[in-house]
Amino acid sequence: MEQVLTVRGLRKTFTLHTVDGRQVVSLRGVDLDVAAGEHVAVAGPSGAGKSSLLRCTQRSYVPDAGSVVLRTEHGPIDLAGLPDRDLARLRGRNLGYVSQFLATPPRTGPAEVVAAAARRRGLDREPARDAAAEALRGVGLDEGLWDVDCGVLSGGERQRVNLAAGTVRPPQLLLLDEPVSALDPANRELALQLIGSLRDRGVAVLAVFHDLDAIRRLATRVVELADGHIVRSGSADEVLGVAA
Ligand SMILES: Nc1ncnc2c1ncn2[C@@H]1O[C@H](COP(=O)(O)OP(=O)(O)OP(=O)(O)O)[C@@H](O)[C@H]1O
Repeated sequence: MEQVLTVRGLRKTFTLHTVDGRQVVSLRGVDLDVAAGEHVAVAGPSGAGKSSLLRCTQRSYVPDAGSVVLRTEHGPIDLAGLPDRDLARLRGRNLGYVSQFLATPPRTGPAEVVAAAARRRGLDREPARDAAAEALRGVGLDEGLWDVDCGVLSGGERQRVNLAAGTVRPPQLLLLDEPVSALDPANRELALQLIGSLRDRGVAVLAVFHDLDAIRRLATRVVELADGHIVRSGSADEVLGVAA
């Protein structure tokens, strides 16, 4: 299978300036490969470094050492040392990130947010609007809310807008950090189906889910992080145990 992401020797340490410059090591040399269509779940205890791995991959955290190579249509690009201008373009087109939280400009509605994501991924204005409508339907967001300021939406509604923006005209690699944590059962089901359908479209996914059922349903491979290291990698049964 064609590799999409190759992470080597990734390290991240935070310095807590408010606590006498104390150092917190979050990633201690992580190696990871993700292929097209592969859905890799990152498991492990609280504080193991799961979100840090996603954020260093998305480069919202700057790694201290190591490489994060994304294979793009223009060849391999190391995100770890990429200038911000190139990074912004790559984030728009090749790399999606869906967190628990939705950050939008003020007075912007879901249809506009999702259409803007589609435009960054290369669609013209009109097709982007159509793709946004399809994506918002896909996450079950009531049409009456499409032009309402995202700031007034509920947590679950925002999370669905976020997911629609992350998956519209899907990028090569999608990073998901707890993407269904605020959803009720029916909407969670829709969201899991949507994420699962990305496999057939060759989209690589690197995801953190706290819920084991989501991991079992979606992950083609699970990597377990502990204290900033990958300590196991395999199927969900191998890593989480058959009884989990
Ligand atoms: N912005 C930050 N500033 C300081 N320390 C941080 C920061 N982000 C993460 N850390 C520290 O790095 C370590 C790993 O955190 P991280 O959020 O990656 O863990 P996690 O496995 O995602 O945990 P959880 O499952 O609880 O979300 C923790 O000790 C955390 O306190």
